[in-house]
Amino acid sequence: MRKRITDKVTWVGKVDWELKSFHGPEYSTNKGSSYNSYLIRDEKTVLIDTVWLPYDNEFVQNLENEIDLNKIDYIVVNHSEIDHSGALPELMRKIPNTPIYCTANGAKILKGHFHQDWNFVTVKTGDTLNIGSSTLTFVEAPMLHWPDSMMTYMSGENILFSNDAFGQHYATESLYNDKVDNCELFAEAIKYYANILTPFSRLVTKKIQEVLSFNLPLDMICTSHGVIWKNEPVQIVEKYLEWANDYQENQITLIYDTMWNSTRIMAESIAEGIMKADPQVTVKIYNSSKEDKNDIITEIFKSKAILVGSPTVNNGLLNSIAGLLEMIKGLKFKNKKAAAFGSYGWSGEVVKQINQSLKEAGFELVNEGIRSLWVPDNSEISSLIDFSKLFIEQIK
Ligand SMILES: Cc1cc2nc3c(=O)[nH]c(=O)nc-3n(C[C@H](O)[C@H](O)[C@H](O)COP(=O)(O)O)c2cc1C
Repeated sequence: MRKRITDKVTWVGKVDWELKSFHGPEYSTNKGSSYNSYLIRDEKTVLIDTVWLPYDNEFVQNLENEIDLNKIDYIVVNHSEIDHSGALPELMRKIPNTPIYCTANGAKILKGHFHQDWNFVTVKTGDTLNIGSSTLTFVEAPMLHWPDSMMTYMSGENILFSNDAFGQHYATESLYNDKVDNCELFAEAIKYYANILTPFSRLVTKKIQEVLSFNLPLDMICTSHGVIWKNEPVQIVEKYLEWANDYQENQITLIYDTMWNSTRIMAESIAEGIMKADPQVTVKIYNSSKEDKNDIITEIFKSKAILVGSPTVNNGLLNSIAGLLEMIKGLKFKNKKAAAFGSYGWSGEVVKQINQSLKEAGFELVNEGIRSLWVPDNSEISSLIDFSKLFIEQIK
């Protein structure tokens, strides 16, 4: 499949409707994804990125239908992760001497993945490649989200090939942001930011400010996953600046797991108390063993405060809560408040353990948390409601 973007640029990627998880089991892709690759035909012919390994043959065959591969003058690898570089070996088997433009880290990582000594041309921010009436300018974006990441700007067409930045795991035939359901699009875009880019927010802000300072005209952002931002492309840049600035909404999220429902009763009682104490706040409740973990992470990203609950089981946490706390730790959320809760039978050490994990993850604990022995009775339910009122005061 190929799609014309402009007279000079053609999309030659792969829409992956079947993809349901990414990075192994780490990221749920309920709406599939795409691996966007672009062919530029000016006086010189350039391929920007490739696709994921399982589609390497299909990709190269489609490319051969589009162009004599020997006419490709340069390949640009904006990011060496396998979902964008996986088809390189198959392609390089056919055109082994074609120069590959990438960052120095990109060359190292490509060698680390494929163990091939291809014709790498390493580039730095500001380096250019004249391809006829257009020029490609490279902008390194280290740790957004790998050490090798870069973006490529094409003058004349005013396109930023941003790779993973501004992308979404969102399979669509429509290709452009104004041709898809925008609720779905922004839900996938914020999920991508929350789950992949949160740890690098400071770098996101700096990099966007740097790119904006070049004052380049921008007609389109061609991402490596999901839609191309053609209608008001700057809207996603503005969203990124907002998200990178320790984004939060007036939301409190409760996440719990339970064996026999006591911790669920606690979660629901706390939620009820919060709504009574602050009717303006949005309250959401998730059972971490039943809900998509990446969707929960997205809700945490949107929250100003969270409450995490687990019963004590064999002196520890239920595993879905333990797993989620581990994910949260890596994401380094900033400026968020938290507390813990949980039912127990005898030793009840879980609340302390959740507190410790939340602290390590950078959350500000506003109190010691709350426990219920066995199933909460009416008096414990009123204590939980009082706890919620206090929580609302404490997070102000
Ligand atoms: C397999 C198992 C192990 C447990 N281990 C502990 C424990 O180490 N310490 C403790 O205080 N309670 C322990 N309990 C008791 C639970 O914490 C108690 O039943 C609690 O009310 C369960 O909350 P839930 O209904 O939210 O699952 C255990 C319960 C089960 C079923």
